[in-house]
Amino acid sequence: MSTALPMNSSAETSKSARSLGVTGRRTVGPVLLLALLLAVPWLPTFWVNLLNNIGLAAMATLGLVLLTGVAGMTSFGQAAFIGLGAYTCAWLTVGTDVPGWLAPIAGSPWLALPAGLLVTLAVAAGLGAVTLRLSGHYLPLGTICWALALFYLFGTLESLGAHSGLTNLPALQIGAWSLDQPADMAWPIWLLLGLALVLSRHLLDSRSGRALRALNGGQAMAESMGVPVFRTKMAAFILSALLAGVSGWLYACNQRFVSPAPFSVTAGIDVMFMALIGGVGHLWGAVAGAVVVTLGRNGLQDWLPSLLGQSGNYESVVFGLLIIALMHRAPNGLWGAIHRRWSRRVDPRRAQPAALPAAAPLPRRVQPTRGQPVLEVRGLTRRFGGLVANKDIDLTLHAGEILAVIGPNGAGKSTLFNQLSCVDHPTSGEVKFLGQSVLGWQPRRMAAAGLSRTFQHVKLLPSMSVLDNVAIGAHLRGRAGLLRSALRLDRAEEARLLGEAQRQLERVGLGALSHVEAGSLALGQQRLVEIARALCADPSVLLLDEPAAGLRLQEKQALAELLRKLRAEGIAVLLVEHDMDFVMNLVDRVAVMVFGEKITEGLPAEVQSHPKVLEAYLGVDL
Ligand SMILES: Nc1ncnc2c1ncn2[C@@H]1O[C@H](COP(=O)(O)OP(=O)(O)OP(=O)(O)O)[C@@H](O)[C@H]1O
Repeated sequence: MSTALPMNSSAETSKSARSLGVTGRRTVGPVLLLALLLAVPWLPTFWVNLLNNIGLAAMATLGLVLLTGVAGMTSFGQAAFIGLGAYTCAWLTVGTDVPGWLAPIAGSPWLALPAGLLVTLAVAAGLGAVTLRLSGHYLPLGTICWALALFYLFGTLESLGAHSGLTNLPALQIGAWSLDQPADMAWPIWLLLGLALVLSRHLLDSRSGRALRALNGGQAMAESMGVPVFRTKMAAFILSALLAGVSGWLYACNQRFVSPAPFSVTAGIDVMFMALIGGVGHLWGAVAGAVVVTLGRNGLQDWLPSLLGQSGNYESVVFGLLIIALMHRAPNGLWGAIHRRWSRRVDPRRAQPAALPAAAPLPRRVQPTRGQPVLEVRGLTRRFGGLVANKDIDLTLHAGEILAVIGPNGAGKSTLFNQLSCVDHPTSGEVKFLGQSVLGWQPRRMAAAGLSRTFQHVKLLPSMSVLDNVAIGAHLRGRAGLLRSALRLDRAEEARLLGEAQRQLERVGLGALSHVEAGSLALGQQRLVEIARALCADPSVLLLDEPAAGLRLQEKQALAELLRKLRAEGIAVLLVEHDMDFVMNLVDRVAVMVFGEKITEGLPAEVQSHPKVLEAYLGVDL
């Protein structure tokens, strides 16, 4: 299994990374796991119990890594989902009020697993529907609310044994083998954890994984690339809850006793600590965090009383201080520190990106005929309170032309772009795309219709590879979902998507840098990566917000050449740009905006000598 990182897919997840020696490291995980399991019969029971606790905690923490580190959502309710898995198992196997219709599955801990997952899925879907629309601090606060609610529910429902819980759960059986000892339970715990790590790794190296990671790049970017943001958030939330549910089921089978205390909000905070300490951006961070927190707490409980006396509970205080110190020293967690140390030894820019598997090109969309109006803007007005950012704007963009929108800072150009890509909606007026009104459309629908864009402030995922960043643009050209991706049934499609991403990178002149982290590129190169990402969607219309900003002269010339080629292919390009040389030598027409209004529109030469334009730019009153 790879030690690869979900957030840092660059050097490790791209195939190119193999040249950096990842293949060898991929075998370390399974070999260690097997050695551990084979050693279990010789370990004292105390250590086997610790090992099992680490495995159980790592499983739930893995869910939080996917939710928080990968998808960017914070939850303190993970322990409540562990509780759901555990209590479902306990209630179905020893509950006294299990209804008759559940009789066929009652009493079997094996059948309690799918049942527990169903319950977890249903509860997570319900809670996700009400909390995932919250943003900022409200989301974690929301998770605390329902975590508290579930905790008190576990402790008050008589059928769940209230505060005393449910006891004497049957042991798992495999044929004649009863898994009634901790040493027996180490097998299902660690094998399931290994499986979860492998499936998560597969998932992250896929179209669905890129969609999950795109959530971290902001809602506007993800939606504009065709990622259904809310659905993807829900998927991450449910996936994370299901991993906690499996952990809860294993916990119940291991302890054979379930009570509310281990599923409190405090326990949820502990899971968050494990993720942060291990490295919330790394799958193996879940295991590292579980090891450190479990062993650390245990060690402190043993050593502190002999050092500081029995009178106070200093363990939590010292543990808290150690965590703060660790966060100062290793803000990306232990696994993050290990990864950084390793990647310093290898310069990915010197490594050759490995060849991608040969794959047929993706089908192209039918492009509108040259000269056909693709975007028609009529009377577009956007007010922000008393400020009129766009006022009564008319504009038409045709297939196969490059139109520039220029204007001083604050003229309303980005506001116009946001409305054209449906990231924002006009106060009044109309936008038509290929003759169809886009009123009320979401950016995703606009992307599907054939409009792709870049952003004034680059929106890349800096720790992800350039290739993966670009492949996000091809999201709507693939179909594979979470399950197919996790089971690696998406490889043919994935090869085509990555092939397309590589082609677009070569088109913008960055083919040789596909495997490096996007954040390591210069700003100008990052803008080119955004253009490649937009091209990956096979657009009919390309909106480029300041594409030449930060580019060197040669890069600008290459970009101008690329845009001319796109124009020749019949693509319509609308760009906002401050570099007048770049604009005037490239575009067919120029629209000039000042204080939210379009003051003129015409050929570059006409616009350059227009008195109103001179006045706006030079402050000359003519
Ligand atoms: N969400 C918003 N809420 C309130 N005011 C906004 C919002 N977005 C933009 N504005 C205001 O609208 C005006 C136009 O902003 P916009 O960013 O569209 O200008 P611009 O021409 O793109 O400027 P620049 O070239 O500096 O990027 C500015 O005064 C800006 O402060």
